[in-house]
Amino acid sequence: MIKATNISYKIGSKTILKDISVNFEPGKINLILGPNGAGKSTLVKVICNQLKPQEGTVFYEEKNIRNTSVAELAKVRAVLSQNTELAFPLKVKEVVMMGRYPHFSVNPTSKDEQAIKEAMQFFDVEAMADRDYLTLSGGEKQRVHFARVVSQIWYPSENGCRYLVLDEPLTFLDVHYQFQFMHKLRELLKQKDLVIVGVVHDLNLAAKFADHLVLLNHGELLAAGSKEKVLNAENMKTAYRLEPLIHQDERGMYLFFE
Ligand SMILES: Nc1ncnc2c1ncn2[C@@H]1O[C@H](COP(=O)(O)OP(=O)(O)OP(=O)(O)O)[C@@H](O)[C@H]1O
Repeated sequence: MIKATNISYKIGSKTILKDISVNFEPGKINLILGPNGAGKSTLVKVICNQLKPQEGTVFYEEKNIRNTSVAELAKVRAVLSQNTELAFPLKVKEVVMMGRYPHFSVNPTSKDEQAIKEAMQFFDVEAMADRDYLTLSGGEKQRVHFARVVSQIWYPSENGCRYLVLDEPLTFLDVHYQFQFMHKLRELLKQKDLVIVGVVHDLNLAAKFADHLVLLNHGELLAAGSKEKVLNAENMKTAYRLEPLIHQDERGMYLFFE
């Protein structure tokens, strides 16, 4: 489990996150929502130990991540950041192998080779393994990065959970691959030690797939919990300044905005 308690983050006199406490449990799709500038990416960076909050603590299980080395953390925690563009003419399989860098020192082992092969199969990019990454479409590149980050935590860790943190993973994906990706996350969750946290903008995808939602607004926690609790008319109006029509039937919940 990731447990963040009383997180406050400031840049100069500007408060970016204010007293945020959230829990992200294994076995669930945990999604962070909120309007542009709400602080979602900043919270993601804090829970990944890429930014140090002025106040508050982040625990992975019982361990304060401040007391975990970068190398140790990289073995169990993979992050898909918003800006993953690479400028080098690498083969797809070389990009995916970057995910294994925390696990070997000079040359990849057969275990690393196996991990990237299986991760490429999982995200349907194995056929592109020898292609120049730079020639791929935006959506294809994104799937290669999924294979890269998931290969990083492909094998269970010796102690504790594995953590997959995804900042806007659905960018560049068409509706087919958006749904496919969310179903793949579900499949990954069969591994009970996996904690998944993602940032998304699509409220209907969140309503369909999320088990736990966190809604930020102006750096504050507006709501956290089930989709019924978070995606209600009042919260939507506060966060997005739009009045939704919320429809619920046996297939799920839908939000329409005008
Ligand atoms: N280094 C920085 N210097 C100044 N302001 C910053 C810095 N980093 C973030 N901010 C500001 O903090 C606020 C939150 O940014 P953040 O990227 O976390 O938002 P977000 O919710 O991820 O937004 P988006 O949906 O647009 O990606 C924004 O107003 C942003 O301009």
